[in-house]
Amino acid sequence: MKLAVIGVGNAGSRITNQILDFEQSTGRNFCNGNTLLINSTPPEFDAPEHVPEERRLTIGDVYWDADGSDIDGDPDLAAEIAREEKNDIIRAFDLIEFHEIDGILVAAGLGRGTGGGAGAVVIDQLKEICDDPIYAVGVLPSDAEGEQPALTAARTLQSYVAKADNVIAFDNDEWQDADSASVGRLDDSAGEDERDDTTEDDHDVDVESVGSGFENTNVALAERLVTLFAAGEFRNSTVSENRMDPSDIIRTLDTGGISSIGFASSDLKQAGGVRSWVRSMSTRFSWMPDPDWAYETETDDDDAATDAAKINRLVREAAQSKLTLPCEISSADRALVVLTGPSRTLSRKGFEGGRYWLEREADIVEVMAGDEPNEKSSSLTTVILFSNVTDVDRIEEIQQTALDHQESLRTDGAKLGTADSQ
Ligand SMILES: Nc1nc2c(ncn2[C@@H]2O[C@H](COP(=O)(O)OP(=O)(O)OP(=O)(O)O)[C@@H](O)[C@H]2O)c(=O)[nH]1
Repeated sequence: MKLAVIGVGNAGSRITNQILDFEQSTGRNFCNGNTLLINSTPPEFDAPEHVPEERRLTIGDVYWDADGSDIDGDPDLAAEIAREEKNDIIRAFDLIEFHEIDGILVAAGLGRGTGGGAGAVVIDQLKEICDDPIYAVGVLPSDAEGEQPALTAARTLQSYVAKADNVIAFDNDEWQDADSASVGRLDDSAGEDERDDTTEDDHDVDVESVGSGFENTNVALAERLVTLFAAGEFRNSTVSENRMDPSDIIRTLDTGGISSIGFASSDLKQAGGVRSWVRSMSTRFSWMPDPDWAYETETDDDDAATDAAKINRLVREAAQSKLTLPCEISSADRALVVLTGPSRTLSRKGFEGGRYWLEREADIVEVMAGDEPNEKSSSLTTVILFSNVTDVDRIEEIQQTALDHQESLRTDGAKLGTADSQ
C-alpha cells in the first residue's frame, strides 16, 4: 500500500522519522518520500534524520515571538493555531503527490497539545482536499505522566476516532519498559531528600525534561506499521499467489474505531559457504551482483511440514504477543494477517491453518490474509491487525483517570470561587 506519512508534534515527528528509517533499512518503498512533519518546536530525533528540511513545517512561531509562550500541552491552543495557520498547512500539503498514494497515515501523541489538538485539525484539513482514507497512529500517554495527559488523551482520542477512518493505538504505558529507565521516572539526579519530599503530583513526568527516551518503543511501532502497510512494496518483490493487496488493508480498517497490531518473528538460518561469501561481498560492494539464490536458507528434512508448522505457530504467537494496544482480541470486528519471508518458506497450508485458528480462537468472522515474499529476508514475520477493538481496559483506565481529574479540577475551582467570594 502506498501511503503518505504525516507526523504532528514531537511524538508524531519521531515516529514518522522511524517509519522512514525502517522503510529504508528493509528495502521497502511505500511512502516514496511523501512525508511531512508539522510541529510547534523542532523535535529531537533518535534515528538518522530522513525528512528533509523543506518538509518540516513549524506552526505557532509567531505566538512565541510575540509573547514567549508556547503550546506546552494545551490541545485547544494548538487546534486554534492550526486553524489560523491553515494556509501554511495546506501549502505544505502541496509537497505530497496525492495521485501516488492509496491513503494517509497521521502519527501523533495524544497526551499533549500539538499532536492531540493540531493533529485533529490537520486531519480535517486533509479531508477537505483529498478523498483517500486517513488513518491515525495515536500514542496514549503512560500513567507516570500524570492525570492531565490522561484527560487530554481521553478528549483527543475521541476527536481522532470521529475524524480519522481508523485509529491505530499505541499504549506507551505498556511499551515504556522497552526503553531507557529515564522515561516515566523521576530524574535520577534528584537527591534522596528531594525525592522523599515530593508529593504524588510531583511524580508526574515532564516529557520534555527527559529528552526523547522513546527509541525502542518507536522502533517497535515502526516495525509493526511498516510490515503491515508496506506489504507488497519491496523493491524487488517476487510474484505470489496470495500477495497482499491494498484493498484488503483498506477493507479491514473500514470498520472505523480503534485498532491494535500484534507481531511475531522467527529467524531463518541462512546457508553458508559460497552463498554466505556472495552475500557479504554484495553488501560491501554495490557493483557486485546480489542474486536471490545467495539468500537461500538451510533446509530441514521435511521442509513443507516444518514450514507449515512454523507459520501456524507464528500466527498464534502474533495473536498472543504484546499488542500495540493490549485488548481482548475477540472484540475485534475484522482481522488481517500479513506474512513476510522468502517465498519458499511461505507455506500456504501453514498460513491457512493459522488463519483458521484465529477465526475460531478470536471468534472473528472476517479474517483476511496476504503475504509479502522477500527472497532476501533472513526471518519469517507475521503481523496481525485487529480492527475496531472495543474491549480495552487501558482506554477505560484513561477515561476514569480523566473523569477523576476533571472532577478534582471542578472541586478545586469551586473552592477557589468560595474563597474569592468570602
Ligand atoms: N511512543 C512515543 N511516545 C512519545 C514520543 N514523544 C512523546 N511521546 C508521548 O506523546 C505524548 C505527546 O508528547 P509530545 O509529542 O512531546 O507533545 P506534542 O504533541 O509535541 O505537544 P506539545 O508538547 O504540547 O507541543 C506524550 O504524552 C508522550 O506520552 C515518542 O517519540 N514516542
